[in-house]
Amino acid sequence: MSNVLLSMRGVSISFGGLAAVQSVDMDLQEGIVTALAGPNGAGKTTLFNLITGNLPASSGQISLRGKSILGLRPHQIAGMGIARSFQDLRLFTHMTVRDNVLVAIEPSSWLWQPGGRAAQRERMRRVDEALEQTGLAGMADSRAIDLSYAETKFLSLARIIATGSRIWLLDEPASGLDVNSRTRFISLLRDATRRGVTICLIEHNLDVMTEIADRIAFLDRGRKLAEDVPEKVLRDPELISIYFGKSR
Ligand SMILES: Nc1ncnc2c1ncn2[C@@H]1O[C@H](COP(=O)(O)OP(=O)(O)OP(=O)(O)O)[C@@H](O)[C@H]1O
Repeated sequence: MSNVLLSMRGVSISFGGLAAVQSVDMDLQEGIVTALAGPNGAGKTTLFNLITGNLPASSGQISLRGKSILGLRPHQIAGMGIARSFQDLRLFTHMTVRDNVLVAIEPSSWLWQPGGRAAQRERMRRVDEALEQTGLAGMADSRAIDLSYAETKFLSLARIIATGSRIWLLDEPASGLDVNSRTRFISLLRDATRRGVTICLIEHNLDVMTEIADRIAFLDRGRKLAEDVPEKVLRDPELISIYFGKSR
């Protein structure tokens, strides 16, 4: 039996007359990678913003382990173990790699306890471990601005890993990576899911989607049109024509 960690029912939000997310039902299952697919403007990022509390749903329900998280503030939701990365990465380019990870866990991590050397040591241990896992340990003292493109993507992932969060929302985490980096990146995500981490990611590249995702939820104009294993969703001619804009 699957273990549903995060559940959305009838979730909607409009911006003026635009229904950006309309009555979406979706479950994120423990240890499963769910990809959000769909054309530009489908509502994928908006759905992330609703989960993280950055936008208020106008109707519907979002619950984490059966408890509603609607109306909670972003830092409270982050503190419950939902971490999120952004398409534009939002790194502090003039800070070191280590400090970029450290700041990601200081104010909002559910593992962080204010005060005390033990808490500080624990945070440093998590930072080092995340850098080790992502292959950035040797660059811990470099400034983020000096990293290659691929390294910045791994740094963004290190920030998520270090939070110790059990649910990761990743916005195009592997976009633009060369084949070798992508393989390494995907294997890190797989390691995480084996440890029970639940991942929801936005992805545009159909090949990457097939490689990474266990399930694909396909959105268009705010509605979820399908959710299934990649082989089914990506072989549906209607969805593919919507994806490539042929039926608009
Ligand atoms: N804060 C906002 N105010 C007004 N409209 C918004 C806002 N945020 C998103 N939208 C609109 O809502 C719709 C869904 O946007 P969203 O960014 O969620 O789509 P997306 O699927 O993530 O697209 P992309 O793949 O291009 O990133 C779009 O039409 C967008 O212009």
